[in-house]
Amino acid sequence: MSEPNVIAASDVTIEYPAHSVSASHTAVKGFTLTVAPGEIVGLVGSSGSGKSTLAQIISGQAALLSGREPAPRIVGGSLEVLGVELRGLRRSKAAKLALGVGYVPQDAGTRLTSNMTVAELVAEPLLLRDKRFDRHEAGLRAATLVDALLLPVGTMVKQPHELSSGQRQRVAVARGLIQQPPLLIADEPTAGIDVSVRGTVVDVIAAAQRARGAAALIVSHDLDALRRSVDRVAVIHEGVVVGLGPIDEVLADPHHPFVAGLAEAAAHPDPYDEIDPPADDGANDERSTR
Ligand SMILES: Nc1ncnc2c1ncn2[C@@H]1O[C@H](COP(=O)(O)OP(=O)(O)OP(=O)(O)O)[C@@H](O)[C@H]1O
Repeated sequence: MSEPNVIAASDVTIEYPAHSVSASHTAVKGFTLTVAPGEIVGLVGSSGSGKSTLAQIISGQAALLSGREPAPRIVGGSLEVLGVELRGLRRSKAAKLALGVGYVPQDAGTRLTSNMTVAELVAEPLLLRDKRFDRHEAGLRAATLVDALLLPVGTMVKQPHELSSGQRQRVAVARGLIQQPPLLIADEPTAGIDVSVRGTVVDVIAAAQRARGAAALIVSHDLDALRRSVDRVAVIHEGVVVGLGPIDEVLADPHHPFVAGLAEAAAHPDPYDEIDPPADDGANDERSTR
């Protein structure tokens, strides 16, 4: 018998509730997606299309926030993550779910604790979950990830303020991966990272998860960064799913003008049409080993 899907979303609608002067706002409409164990899926769309909202909902983080600040909530359809129905999920159950789902939030690199070294920051999630976790093993895992993400060896003893923004973002990705979660949700993990390293970052996430039969949902507006590593993409536009399947199939047969635009851009890449400003990522820093 095949293992159950780690994500089973059926016709999910998500809204932000009304608060102070703002009316309620539907951020995602009719989102349907299944992700199998070991599958790597990209979630693509333009700014404001609903990607981060979905990442917050699927990771269980929105349910953890509910009641504290205007958090998005599921108002239609059903969404099971690791076998737990998230529609109407209570905060206590969300906390349990969050233990099984790794989450790298948008701009995670900017949220690193400033007075810790990279070695401490990357190992921290393991030690927070289990105070008795072997520190030597945690250190080894941290160093392996830092190396795989092409950060210079000397990075381990540095603090966030000594790193470029792209390097900090890679440290945040390493923090997400070190817990070896059955499902990792990474929201724009390549943001601020030099274009020459973005594909590698997605490769590392995909390889680490696949090697353990674990899954990942990687949010990105950068189809190129996803191309090598994901099994399928879900394309959303203004809150609606407008393309779903293997990248090449979605682009070859676009059913929506937004997907047709993506296909056109993929077929005729303009080398001067960089969406993101160039990142000072230290991507080409000399590495002291290898
Ligand atoms: N706290 C909030 N309250 C109300 N509406 C919100 C809130 N946060 C986001 N939205 C709206 O929900 C929609 C989806 O936003 P979301 O941030 O999920 O998009 P996104 O695709 O992740 O965009 P980006 O790529 O810019 O991060 C947008 O219309 C946005 O304005």
